[in-house]
Amino acid sequence: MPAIRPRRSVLYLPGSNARALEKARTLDADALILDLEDAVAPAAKDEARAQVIAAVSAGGFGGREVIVRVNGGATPWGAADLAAVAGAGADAVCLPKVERPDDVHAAERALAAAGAPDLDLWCMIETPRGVLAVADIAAASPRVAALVAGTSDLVKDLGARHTPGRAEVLPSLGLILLAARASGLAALDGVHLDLSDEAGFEAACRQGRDLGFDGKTLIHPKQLAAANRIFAPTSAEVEAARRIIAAHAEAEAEGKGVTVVDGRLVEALHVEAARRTVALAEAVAAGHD
Ligand SMILES: CC(C)(COP(=O)(O)OP(=O)(O)OC[C@H]1O[C@@H](n2cnc3c(N)ncnc32)[C@H](O)[C@@H]1OP(=O)(O)O)[C@@H](O)C(=O)NCCC(=O)NCCSC(=O)C[C@H](O)C(=O)O
Ligand SMILES: [Mg+2]
Repeated sequence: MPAIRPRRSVLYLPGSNARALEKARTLDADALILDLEDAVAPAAKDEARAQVIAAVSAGGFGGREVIVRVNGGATPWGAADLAAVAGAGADAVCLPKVERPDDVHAAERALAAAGAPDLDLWCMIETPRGVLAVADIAAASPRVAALVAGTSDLVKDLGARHTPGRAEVLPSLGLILLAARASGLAALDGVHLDLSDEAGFEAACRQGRDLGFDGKTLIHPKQLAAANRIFAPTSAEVEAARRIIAAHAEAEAEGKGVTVVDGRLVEALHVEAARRTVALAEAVAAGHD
């Protein structure tokens, strides 16, 4: 099994906010998305880019994954963002509003020209066209490592309303998840905008976890603890996973392919899931620093 990287909590921060960039080095986030796109006003784009590149180059983020969200290729800033991020030492580049495989290929060409042909790409799926092309986007390149649901842009483009059960985005979330899994990618759920709504935020985290997402994108440090808790395996799940692995190994030694653990049928597929649970718990326990 390939090494598991926890992505329970993926915190956005505006690239123009020096205090947030500094604070991010100490926060309990599995990954950080340093944003040059929608969180940065047009007049602040160049300064934010310089600040983000300096912060990434300086390091100090420990085991947290560091991703830079660039502006789209059709904007006045996209090309300069990609050229700058290529040499900075980020773990990945996040491409906003990806709508077709060509968007991925164009970013790959720009990064290769800037000397970073191997940099991972996280693709945001946040437009109706992007959702309808998501399987092709996921498979567009081995550099694509994650799909990120952009539910705010999606709700806007759909002409929908944010509702507590998120019925308005569930079809899109399902397609994003299917495409991610079909291509072996990470899948990250969208943000919860209401910072005062803790119960609604936790319900959205649980829904995303139950659907199969690896984690949730976040907008404020106060959302980290719940996301880390809800997207991590519980201790009961880890104990059950260890029992499944041990019982199945014992059954196999006796020449059997199936066994029963805690009253439930256990086959090889359950062992695979159990190994993943244990590996994720161990990766989480290893921490960020
Ligand atoms: C929403 C905020 C503007 C609120 O900021 P603020 O009023 O400063 O919050 P607080 O005073 O409560 O902050 C307390 C301390 O925490 C630090 N802080 C706040 N937010 C962050 C953060 N995101 N990362 C790191 N640190 C953060 C403050 O500096 C305070 O620190 P201290 O001085 O020690 O007290 C703000 O939270 C914010 O800007 N959030 C991120 C917004 C953002 O990045 N938006 C873009 C991404 S979301 C998106 O685009 C969705 C997607 O594309 C889609 O379409 O769905
Ligand atoms: Mg967006």
